[in-house]
Amino acid sequence: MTDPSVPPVAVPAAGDRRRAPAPAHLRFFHGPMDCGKSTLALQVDHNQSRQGRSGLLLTQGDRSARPLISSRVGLSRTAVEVDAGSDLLLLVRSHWAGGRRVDYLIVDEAQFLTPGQVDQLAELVDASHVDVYAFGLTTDFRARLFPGTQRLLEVADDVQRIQVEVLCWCGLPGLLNARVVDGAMVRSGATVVVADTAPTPAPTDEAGDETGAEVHYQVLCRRHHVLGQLGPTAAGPGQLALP
Ligand SMILES: Nc1ncnc2c1ncn2[C@@H]1O[C@H](COP(=O)(O)OP(=O)(O)O)[C@@H](O)[C@H]1O
Ligand SMILES: Cc1cn([C@H]2C[C@H](O)[C@@H](COP(=O)(O)O)O2)c(=O)[nH]c1=O
Repeated sequence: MTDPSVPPVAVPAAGDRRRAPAPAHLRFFHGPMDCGKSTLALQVDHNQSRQGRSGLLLTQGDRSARPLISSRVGLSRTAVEVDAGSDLLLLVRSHWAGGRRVDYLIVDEAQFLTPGQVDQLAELVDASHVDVYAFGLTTDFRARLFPGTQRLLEVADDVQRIQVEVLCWCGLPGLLNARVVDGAMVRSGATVVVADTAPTPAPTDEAGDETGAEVHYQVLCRRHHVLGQLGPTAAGPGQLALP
């Protein structure tokens, strides 16, 4: 019977003179919304799989509301939807138990991982030589690190800020995400609210009456995030008392 704790490609025992597997890495790519994280995730997957490697794609709360990694460039791929309760070691081992190779993991929306799940990714790298490529937001709408991001910054072998600049309305590079609720920037609320950068119609009931607020995000430079200014004419809550 297959032991699910052992990857199907055996790791040479100590003293075995055959070439040891190349060391695996935990790589973390981060940035604000709309900087191309999901696009890069799909490009990495494409390049890895083209070399005959077998990957597993994970996501959590993709904007599409489907188990997908979807990029605004138009690409998308089916992924396994995980949540805070998912055991990532078990998930990969169940693939091995089913005879499927997992040479690498692509993890999108990695900011939503718990610190414990990030440690599981590190264990897969170190103990099982699985390469992990994680992609996520640097900071939340309050400009604070997400817990998953913080843990990735702490333990990843390689950390890269994505170089594609997202521009604030003023033309400066934008690194911070503002949450906009019914047209106004907010600074309190749940950490996780899945939404896009493009404004969408507010949710309505069958009669067409609004049942909730319209929520989207806007990338701003630090100055305009601090001031709460969403544009040259939109007032934003610039008058809000800052914490
Ligand atoms: N029509 C387009 N043509 C070229 N690039 C586009 C187009 N639409 C979106 N993009 C690029 O896609 C980026 C967003 O990519 P995406 O992977 O969805 O970002 P993220 O996952 O970081 O939110 C934008 O910053 C822009 O560079
Ligand atoms: C800033 C911030 C974002 N989110 C959500 C909004 C989106 O659903 C995702 C990020 O998607 P992207 O691929 O990077 O565009 O995260 C959130 O839940 N909380 C926040 O503070």
